[in-house]
Amino acid sequence: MTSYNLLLLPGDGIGPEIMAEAAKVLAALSDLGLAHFETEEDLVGGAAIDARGNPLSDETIALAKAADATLFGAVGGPKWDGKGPFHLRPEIGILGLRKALGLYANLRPAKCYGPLATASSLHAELVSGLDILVVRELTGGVYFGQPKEIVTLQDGQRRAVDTQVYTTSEVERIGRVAFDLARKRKNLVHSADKNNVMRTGTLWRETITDLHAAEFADVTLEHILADNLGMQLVRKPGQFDVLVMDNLFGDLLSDVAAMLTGSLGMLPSASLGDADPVTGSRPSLYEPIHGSAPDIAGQGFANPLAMIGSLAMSLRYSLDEPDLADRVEAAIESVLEQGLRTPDIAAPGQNAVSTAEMGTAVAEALRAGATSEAVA
Ligand SMILES: NC(=O)c1ccc[n+]([C@@H]2O[C@H](COP(=O)([O-])OP(=O)(O)OC[C@H]3O[C@@H](n4cnc5c(N)ncnc54)[C@H](O)[C@@H]3O)[C@@H](O)[C@H]2O)c1
Ligand SMILES: CC(C)[C@H](C(=O)O)[C@@H](O)C(=O)O
Ligand SMILES: [Mg+2]
Repeated sequence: MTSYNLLLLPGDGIGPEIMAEAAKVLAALSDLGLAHFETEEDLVGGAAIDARGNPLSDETIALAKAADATLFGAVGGPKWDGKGPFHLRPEIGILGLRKALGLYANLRPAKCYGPLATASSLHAELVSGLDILVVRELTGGVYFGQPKEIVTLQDGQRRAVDTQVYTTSEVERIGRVAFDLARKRKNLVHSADKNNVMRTGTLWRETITDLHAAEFADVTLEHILADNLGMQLVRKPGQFDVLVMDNLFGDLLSDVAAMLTGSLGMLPSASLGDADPVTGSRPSLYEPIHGSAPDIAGQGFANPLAMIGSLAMSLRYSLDEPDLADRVEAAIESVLEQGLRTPDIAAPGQNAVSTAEMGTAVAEALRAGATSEAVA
């Protein structure tokens, strides 16, 4: 049985609540003898600020680099808002990890599980069977461009600057990820930008066009303005398959895509860097796309399925265990088919289950799946 080292970074708010449910799924996989997981846990974000005065320590980065995969909950919350310097906000916990590990490719699959077609805020027929993939550039753009500052002008006004920067190589490498993935799906990529107003948009579109012509002419490429994409995602999401875009557009539009699946609490993600040419190992981090949900934290009814889905992605993309990833995803589907719903995906008036009940049910569905296989 293969043994894996996982780093768990629960973070803040609902982060520890949903991570506890992912841990139940890991325990079930171990109990079934399908793989063995050694886990180490560390603080990040607000929890690390409280304990160490720093949202992301060098030791945490080193642990993440050494792990076979890192599972991340969520960081941030009102407790730390407006306190301390900007470069020590809880969110630096995740932004710093992405940068330090070189995780430039963020895969955010928006899949509407059959039983949840009626949970979306869109009509069921628009989202039924939906399976789209947002490929978000994650280590460039306005998130990291310099200068990034607020200065006081001579007339006493304050002036804030964020800088959107992209180089051709940054755009090429994320484009390559999107085209490669499209070849394993429907051979269709929509690339979103604002080439009508932004110089980075011009560069983005030209670079994707050139890359497509040079290496991926077999894949259908469509360019779309990012604002129109937002509208089209809620008008007719089924027209899309792989979507590629910059860091900020990817942040905004993946939250939109999440609602097509029923809830922000359903959308997992994988953040990947390039494989080391010698060892073949690839830096990675797996996290739900949602945040620490301070409005429901501590109440025990957050949806853990995006976190558990992120664990499934780690099995597929980092641990080379696609069969185990399939089993975890099948267990998620099975509990939804059984009718279990946390409040965010429950129909009005429907009895909802807690975070812990949902996690336990997924772990049990995994065990039941393995048992029925053994009997067959
Ligand atoms: N990767 C991350 O760590 C991450 C991502 C996004 C936001 N944040 C941080 O989280 C904090 C709160 O941000 P926000 O409120 O804008 O976004 P959020 O994603 O935390 O919450 C938005 C809404 O979705 C709901 N929601 C989110 N996840 C849910 C889940 N699993 N189950 C049920 N409902 C869920 C919340 O209750 C809330 O109503 C901020 O400090 C923000 O910076 C962190
Ligand atoms: C917490 C924040 C830094 C993060 C982002 O903006 O990338 C979050 O919104 C996300 O989608 O992962
Ligand atoms: Mg976001």
